[in-house]
Amino acid sequence: MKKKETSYFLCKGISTKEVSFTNFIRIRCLSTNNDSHSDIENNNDKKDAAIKDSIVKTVQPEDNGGRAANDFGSDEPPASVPSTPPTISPVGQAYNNFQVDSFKLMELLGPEKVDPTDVKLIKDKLFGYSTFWVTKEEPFGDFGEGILFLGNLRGKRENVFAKLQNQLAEITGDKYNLFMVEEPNSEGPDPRGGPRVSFGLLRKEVSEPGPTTLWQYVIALLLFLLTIGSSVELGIASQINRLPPEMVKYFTDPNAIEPPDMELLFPFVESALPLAYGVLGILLFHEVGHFLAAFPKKIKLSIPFFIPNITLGSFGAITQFKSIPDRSTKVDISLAGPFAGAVLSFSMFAVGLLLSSNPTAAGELVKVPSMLFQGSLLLGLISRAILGYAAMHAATVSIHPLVIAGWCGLTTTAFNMLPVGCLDGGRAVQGAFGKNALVGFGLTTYTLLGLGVLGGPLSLPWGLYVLICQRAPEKPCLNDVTEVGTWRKAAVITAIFLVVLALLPVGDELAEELGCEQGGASGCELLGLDELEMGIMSECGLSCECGLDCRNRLTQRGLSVKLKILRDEKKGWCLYADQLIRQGQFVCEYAGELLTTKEARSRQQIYDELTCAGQFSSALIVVREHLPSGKACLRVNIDATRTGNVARFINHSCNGGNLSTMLVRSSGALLPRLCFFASNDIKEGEELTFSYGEIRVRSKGLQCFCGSSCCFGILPSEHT
Ligand SMILES: C[S@@+](CC[C@H](N)C(=O)[O-])C[C@H]1O[C@@H](n2cnc3c(N)ncnc32)[C@H](O)[C@@H]1O
Repeated sequence: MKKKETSYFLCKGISTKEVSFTNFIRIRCLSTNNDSHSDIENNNDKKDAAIKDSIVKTVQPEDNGGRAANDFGSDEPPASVPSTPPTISPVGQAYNNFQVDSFKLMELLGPEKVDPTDVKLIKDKLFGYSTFWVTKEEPFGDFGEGILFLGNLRGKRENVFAKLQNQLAEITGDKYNLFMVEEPNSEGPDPRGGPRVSFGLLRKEVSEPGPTTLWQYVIALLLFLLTIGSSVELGIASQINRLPPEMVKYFTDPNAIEPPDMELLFPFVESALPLAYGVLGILLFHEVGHFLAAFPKKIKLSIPFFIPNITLGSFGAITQFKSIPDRSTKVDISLAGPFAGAVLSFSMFAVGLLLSSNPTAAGELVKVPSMLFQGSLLLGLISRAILGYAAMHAATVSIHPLVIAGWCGLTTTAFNMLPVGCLDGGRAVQGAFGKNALVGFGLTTYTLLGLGVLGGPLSLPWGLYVLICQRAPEKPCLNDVTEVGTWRKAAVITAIFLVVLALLPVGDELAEELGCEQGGASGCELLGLDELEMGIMSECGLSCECGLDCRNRLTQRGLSVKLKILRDEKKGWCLYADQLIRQGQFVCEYAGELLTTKEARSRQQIYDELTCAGQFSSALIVVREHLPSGKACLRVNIDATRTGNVARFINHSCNGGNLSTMLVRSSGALLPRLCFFASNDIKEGEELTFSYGEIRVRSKGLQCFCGSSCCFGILPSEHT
């Protein structure tokens, strides 16, 4: 007797399905007419010889549907035979173009298949003239391990299905699941209305994920521990402004290869925990939502397998449903998880935003780049409404950690509600609109993720996650035919609409309206200053009667200190003091062309390209002055690249340098001017420097050679 080999096929990434290797070869015989003969002749096994006979018989063209029905020994009157050629089951593809009678099929299939004696029993006792008249059988299930009974319905489909389910339990006990599915390749709708239906039979252990094994518990636990780790990592990363420079440099500079001492991160773990708890709480709440919807209907769910993700803490969890009775239940359970996760996330997000402007919570706030708010149209608009224009218009925004936890939770929820594959959104769409609709929704989702239209930089990892772990659609419901009501359809569409709004990044123009105008053009050279980093002073001006000798016109008389320009190999031209400059002394104005924001953006693009090509340094600076109302802001773009004064040669220093910036308003002048003052005594021969701004987390920043002990290694840059 030939030894039976066994191979394993990965099913949905987590559960494995055992398939007999010899059976697999036989299936190949069936589907390949020419090869089948030689394959069989090589087999000495007696059983295989019998199978060979059966195969030769079953592929006879005259062995049509009507004949096959009678061959099973039914005593019932002759069935009406559909005129359609043999069809393929919705899930079993290996039997294309062949009609195989179920007894022969049983011989070919392994132990998890439908028992041939049960098939006879079912045909004799279950189906009949008053319920469903069977005319034909086909393979059913992922590997054709079940039977699909095609025929004519003799009553209201829901009533017939309920009757058949009860009778099946009486005849065969708890062995099988009966499915009511749309008839594959049906010629037209049922004359009574709705689609024509067929009934599929699968063994319970095939149609439902089996009991959780010890290994699955171990894997689930390991994944959960990793997810805790990735959530803590997210909490640490959110404190980027406080992290040691070498750490930031390592994570932001692609040229930094030498890993820093990871022990440096330990002091930040404790402060990372609130955010990690928030992210984990949302994940668990999501699963509780699924469970609460499933429990009253006695539907079992598999244990959740959390998938860690370094950007958001987690991708969510892979959870399998067991025997969903109908499409309404599928929609309810699918929506319940994201709904629960979204409610908790949104509460955290909203409370966090309110706390962000509450002085009592000032000590808990963390600074994040305002460009982060460009990641989501919906969440960006809400943040703008609560925080106000002024707060969002700064380079960094101080927010409560709850905002980050809520944001990550809402983003993860939105991704899980994408209408594709076995994600919650995919299951909800499949339940509400059927599996054909899911194909359309799925293709659109893949396209939008592929183009980065949804989710921006997160779209690639999510697209890969779906393709690898959640690609296959959910199994059919037991009653996969009865449609869901209008409100469930409306709920699914509303959810998907909100998902799109949440995952749509904000365009540049709108970002400016919102306040978070840091995104958009790459702008790797632009220097950005706002009022948080500079003082404001007023001087006499055009509308005053005094002259230039007025003591309140300090910055209007030109240079009063001796300066020199020298070339440095790494930094290019540098400005030096050629005399001692006392602390507080006016040094120079930053003069240049005043540009509109549009012009500044288009020039910046050109400057970026030239900089990337090398040997070019631009000197475009943006100054923002917030109006007292906080509702608007004056933006001044000064470009000293082509036309300017000595100030355009002042280089950056990560330690703040020896110059401070002042926004000087002269009475009668429309726009303020940017002026430099000595922030400490500056010796003759010392280079004049100031801080170009905070380091943004960007991988493509230019290398900094300021030489200060706290150098980040990257030049700060501002997006236009
Ligand atoms: C306003 S310009 C300063 C003058 C410039 N060094 C030049 O040769 O024209 C800004 C540019 O100077 C260079 N730069 C300024 N500070 C630097 C630093 N700390 N390290 C390296 N390059 C620096 C960068 O190329 C930057 O884009």
